[in-house]
Amino acid sequence: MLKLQNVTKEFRIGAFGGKSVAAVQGVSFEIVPGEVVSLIGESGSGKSTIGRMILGLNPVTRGSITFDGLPVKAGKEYYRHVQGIFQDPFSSFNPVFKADRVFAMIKETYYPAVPEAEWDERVTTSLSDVRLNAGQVLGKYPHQLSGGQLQRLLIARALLLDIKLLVADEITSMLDASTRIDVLNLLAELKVRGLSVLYITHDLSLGNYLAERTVVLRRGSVVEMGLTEAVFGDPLHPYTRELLSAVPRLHESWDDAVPVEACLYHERGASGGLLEAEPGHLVACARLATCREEAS
Ligand SMILES: Nc1ncnc2c1ncn2[C@@H]1O[C@H](COP(=O)(O)OP(=O)(O)OP(=O)(O)O)[C@@H](O)[C@H]1O
Repeated sequence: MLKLQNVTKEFRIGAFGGKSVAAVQGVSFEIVPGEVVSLIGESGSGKSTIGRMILGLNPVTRGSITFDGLPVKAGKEYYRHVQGIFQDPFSSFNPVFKADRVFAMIKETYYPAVPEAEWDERVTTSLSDVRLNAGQVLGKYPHQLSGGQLQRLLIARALLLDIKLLVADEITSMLDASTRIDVLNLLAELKVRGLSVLYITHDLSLGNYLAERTVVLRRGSVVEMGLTEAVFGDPLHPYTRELLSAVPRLHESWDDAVPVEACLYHERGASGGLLEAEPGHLVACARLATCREEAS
């Protein structure tokens, strides 16, 4: 369904755009229907940039992203099937308008011929699908609703479309613990209904909770990916191991705390690609066999 092939994104920076920074380098992975894939990595590793490219909000510099075999093309038809939800739900709402205006906009764009009564019924159903009571949320301004309610409104809006893929970028990081679990459980329910989700997070426990497959990103490149149970149960790359064992260390910067270069594993970088350590479990290591031998 969604396929990224050797995707690189460079941003022009500097006063006159004379320099460039590679935010994403040679990233390839797929999402099949009904699958939740979590994309994890520390801040600045390129997660959101990947999400934005999938949503057609940033063009790809090199490589390709296809959805159902066609290149991503931002526009009405694409967004009928692919929607994004972001960290700060308030940013998706215009504070001047009532929050449920997002539903009216979907109707105007996609379903102008649907009679009002039928549309209201559809909205009520999609709200109850995300466990919101229409009476409690309709007619309210964004500031009158909680972050969790707004995130659910956005998921309900996506459900009104013929959505196949949801790009969820840190959607629970601004929510309190109990609301976070509610939203995660909601995503798990949607998965059962056949929706695919790219779940972008820096919180490994949340990724582990939800995803069948995990992609670990470091400095714009994939260092490891595979079934979540394989990546979490038998992490092969030292960066993944560090992420899994990471605990806050006061007075220590992240770079000091992650002795990746010191490890026997060798990163292959964007050009080298990934090695298949076992079926479906890939790792960026040029000396995997030797390292495993030495470790045993
Ligand atoms: N528009 C832009 N112009 C220049 N550099 C950018 C732009 N957008 C992102 N970057 C850079 O690309 C890199 C990856 O950023 P990105 O936001 O994708 O990381 P992230 O993993 O999502 O981080 P976070 O978890 O903090 O959101 C960072 O170094 C960032 O500064």
